[in-house]
Amino acid sequence: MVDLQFSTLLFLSISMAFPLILIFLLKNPNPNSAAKTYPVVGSILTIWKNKERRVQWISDMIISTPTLTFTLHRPLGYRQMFTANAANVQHILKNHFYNYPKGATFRTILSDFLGDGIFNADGDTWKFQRQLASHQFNTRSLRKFVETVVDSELSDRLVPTLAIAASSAAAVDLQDILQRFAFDNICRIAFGYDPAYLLPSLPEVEFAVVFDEALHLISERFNSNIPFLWKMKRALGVGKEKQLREKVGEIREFAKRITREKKEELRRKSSLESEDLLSRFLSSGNSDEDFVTDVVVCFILAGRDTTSAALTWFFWLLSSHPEVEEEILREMKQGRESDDGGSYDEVKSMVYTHAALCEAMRLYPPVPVSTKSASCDDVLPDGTVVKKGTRISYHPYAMGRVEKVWGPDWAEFRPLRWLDHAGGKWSFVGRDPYTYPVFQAGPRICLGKDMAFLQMKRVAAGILRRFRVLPAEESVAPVYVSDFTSKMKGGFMVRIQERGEP
Ligand code: HEM
Repeated sequence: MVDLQFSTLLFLSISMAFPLILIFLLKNPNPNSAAKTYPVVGSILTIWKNKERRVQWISDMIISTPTLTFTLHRPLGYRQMFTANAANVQHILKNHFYNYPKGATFRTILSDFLGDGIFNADGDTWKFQRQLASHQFNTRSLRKFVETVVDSELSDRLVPTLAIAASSAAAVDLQDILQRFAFDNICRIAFGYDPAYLLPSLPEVEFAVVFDEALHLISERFNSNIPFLWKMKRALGVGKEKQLREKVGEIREFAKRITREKKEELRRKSSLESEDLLSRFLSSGNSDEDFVTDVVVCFILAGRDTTSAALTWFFWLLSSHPEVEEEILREMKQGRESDDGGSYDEVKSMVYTHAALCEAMRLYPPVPVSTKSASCDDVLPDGTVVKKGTRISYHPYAMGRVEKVWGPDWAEFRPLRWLDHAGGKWSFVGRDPYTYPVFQAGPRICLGKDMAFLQMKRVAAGILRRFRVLPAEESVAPVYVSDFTSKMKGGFMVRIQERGEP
């Protein structure tokens, strides 16, 4: 009650400060250039001005600081820190891992959507899911994943869909197609369930629309300048919070249906024949329906938007770098001539393609920002003082743009920066995971990293072998948008052409 009164008072004081804000706005002709901070309202003007390009703006702010660490002052004294300093990232993700959990703020924002699922869990709940899920990502499971799920999805759905697009010469949205592909993939591998969203007819998919809208609304919570407001709307069940509740309800109902069907399947089977992740969770003794639903929703989130985002930007970058495309085609040809170990081994040997994907994700990391919360007061290696409870985000999008790290040509798409060439062969030269935390790093490093690379290389090869992918509007650069993952606003419209080669 006291808390509510206090928040109301603060809310009233910010409303009264509004005329002042306008005066400051007039005095500040270029608010994009810096995050000017004022009493009570913090940097709200600059935040508003940049709300359509939040990720890029924060990245500019970080890069303009000498230590690559930037503090954003939200209204009413809320602070959020952003860093692109590799030593800080190592400190947060590894050396002081236990001081930087997701934290209460993160969990509150995401709890109705992700519940206690792995993305939203800390401590023992996280550990339990991590351990159980990690079996799904061992070499045997990955080989099976590539040779059964990815390959059949590719040959039975993705290639036929693109072949139809090629014959009609109509523009298609590659971002949408890749998302459908990734969605079918993750459902098949994680839940042993095939939603069949990628069909040549590209049927309208209500679930995908609802999922995107829910992510957008959740992302608004994350970036809310006065969190009290969304909490109040949620309590009253009005406005965007009402919409969010309905959308989350639909998504969780979908996840529950998958869970119930799997339970039924497991009951029918005399022994545990299913090897998918969902079966593992349901057989783990922790088969509470709400919890397993949380797990399902998290894996949909992990698997649907990440690889599809990486591949969308990859194909866009390739379209203006024919020399990179040529080299990938050459590597594929060589791989097919020298390997007889099947698609898994062929994909493993695609070193140049691997580098090209890393390079695309340097510029457009599928997860551009990731946020933790300090459990105790701390000092980061660059000297930044962190107070208990502060939200602190590392920023892979900014980290891919640091000149000191990547050189003066950091803005160029240049896979060679990841490669050595000796004896006629490429070898991959990786970066440490704190300089390039695109898959996060430390104990919570992405569980699906190897699976993601296998899938992306297989898709890149499967598409490029047969088709050319040409942006429908060559002179128009895509507009970057992000609700958790790096997407192209309005999709990536392309024309598909058959290569006409065997
Ligand atoms: C290019 C593709 C991918 C990228 C760039 C990526 C990146 C990331 C990042 C940055 C995180 C940390 C998120 C956070 O906690 O804030 C993460 C976590 C995770 N990823 Fe991925 N991911 C990719 C694909 C996948 C795929 C295909 C799966 C498979 C299901 C997957 C499963 C997971 C899981 C389970 C976690 C949670 C790990 C934990 O908290 O212990 N990811 N990923």
